[in-house]
Amino acid sequence: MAASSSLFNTSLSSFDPKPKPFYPNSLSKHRPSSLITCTTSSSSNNASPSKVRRSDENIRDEARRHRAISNDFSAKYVPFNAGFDSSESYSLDEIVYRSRSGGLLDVQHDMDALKKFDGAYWRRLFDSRVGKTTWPYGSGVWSKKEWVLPEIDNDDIISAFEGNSNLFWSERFGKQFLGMNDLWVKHCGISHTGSFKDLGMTVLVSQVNRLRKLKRPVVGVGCASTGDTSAALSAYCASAGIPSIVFLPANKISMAQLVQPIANGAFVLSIDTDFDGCMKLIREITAELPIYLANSLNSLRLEGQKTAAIEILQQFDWQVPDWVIVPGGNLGNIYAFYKGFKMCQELGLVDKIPRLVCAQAANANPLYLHYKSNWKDFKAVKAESTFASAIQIGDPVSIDRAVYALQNCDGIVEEATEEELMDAMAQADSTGMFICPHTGVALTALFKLRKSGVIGPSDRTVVVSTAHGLKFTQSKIDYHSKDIPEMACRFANPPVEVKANFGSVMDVLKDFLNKTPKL
Ligand SMILES: Cc1ncc(COP(=O)(O)O)c(C=O)c1O
Ligand SMILES: N[C@@H](CCOP(=O)(O)O)C(=O)O
Repeated sequence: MAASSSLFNTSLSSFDPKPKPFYPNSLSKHRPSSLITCTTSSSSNNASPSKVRRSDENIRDEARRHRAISNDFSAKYVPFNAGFDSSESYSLDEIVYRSRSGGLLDVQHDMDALKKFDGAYWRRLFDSRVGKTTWPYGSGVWSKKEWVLPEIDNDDIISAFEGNSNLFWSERFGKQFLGMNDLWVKHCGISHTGSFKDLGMTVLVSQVNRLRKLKRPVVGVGCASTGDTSAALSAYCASAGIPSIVFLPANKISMAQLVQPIANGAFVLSIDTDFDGCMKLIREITAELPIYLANSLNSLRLEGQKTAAIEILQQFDWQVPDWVIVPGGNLGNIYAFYKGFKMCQELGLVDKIPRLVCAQAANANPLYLHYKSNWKDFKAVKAESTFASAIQIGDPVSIDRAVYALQNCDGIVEEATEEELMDAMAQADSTGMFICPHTGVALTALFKLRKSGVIGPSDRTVVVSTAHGLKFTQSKIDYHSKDIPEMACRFANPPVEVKANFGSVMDVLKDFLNKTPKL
């Protein structure tokens, strides 16, 4: 969709040694040994009683000194949404992406072990880890390690201390454009590689790091991508020293996204097809070669992504919002949010879950069509070009996960035309944000649900912003240049060209001030 513009004709991270979790007296005797790493040293784990990092240590070394001697929690792969009679399961140390019947997998935690501790315990533990640099709990993902990958050794974790992203009160946008007083934006795009994909990728690449130490046959890690998964994969692999291979649809991702895996040393294939074509190819290739699949078909990814939901509850001091709106493409994230909220309910941190809205671009809307047909036979579509290029996906791998999530939270699916999503992005930006087009899709869903009265003026609503706007500047340039065929670009704000003399500058400024609302 990129168009050049005459208006924009320029070339184009004293060390606090350990968090101090609160252990209620009644629970302290049940303190799980897996948590020893995050408490003060104890004679039971042979750790040094020293509270400070030694001068010859880095934070990994320090964490190693406090390593747990055993682990009470565990997780395994099971077929997604399997009945209670299913006994099929796989160790997370196996390389498996699909169930025996060809269906999706899910990471299933030992909930009975987690339930030995009440909601208050978990809330306090998670809260105690925020804002620290202790390895690996300084990460918003690994601060929830017991619920993510409980058995991985801290030493195998590859992390950029991702997560802990800003939850921003969108005061002016909510008031001015939506008549809302409790609208929030969860800025998942303010992250290491500029999208929410970092949350899942730290988990996947950490597990790959462990698999390689266990001598499992993993020579490299590969993905198909619309630009964000590839950026996250290449960065985490580069950090771990693991080869990464990315399949990109030629000319369908932004320049900023393309340069990310290139800079991080990934093996980049630009393929003359769309994302769905790339996805098909990477699945075939990973079945043949010792390349580990990093797309969200791999349920490990969703374990990291679900922490964004837990984080939202944490940021609201464990109060549950009414609505959470998420832009959807390959549809792993909508399920990840559901799973995060649901675990918090099941483990007693909160007593309910929010209603979820999945927002799609009208040009790539298979889930929306499925929803509108009352969930009758799903049909993949040919995804057309959209400014929300990262969700230009017609055959989402996680369709079953998305349907399950939405059906179990009284969820809704909405869609956004190109004009609607671009207008919504421009309106949000005009109130001080700088969002990506996918967030524009989510905001369009909000506009529609406010208009229809489904979402009320005082409903606490969270819009998930999935990528940083700086990855998608060309779409903003096109819009503000009014350079998009058949789009009015109603909120365009092009620069004014003016001669370099006092009179000319005064003229344009007087004109501007005359049109500016007086105080
Ligand atoms: C920026 C952005 N937003 C939203 C999505 C949609 O996430 P999902 O594929 O998990 O539905 C993606 C990737 O697909 C993305 O890169
Ligand atoms: N938007 C994604 C598409 C692939 O999604 P994934 O979550 O299955 O990896 C991207 O950036 O590639």
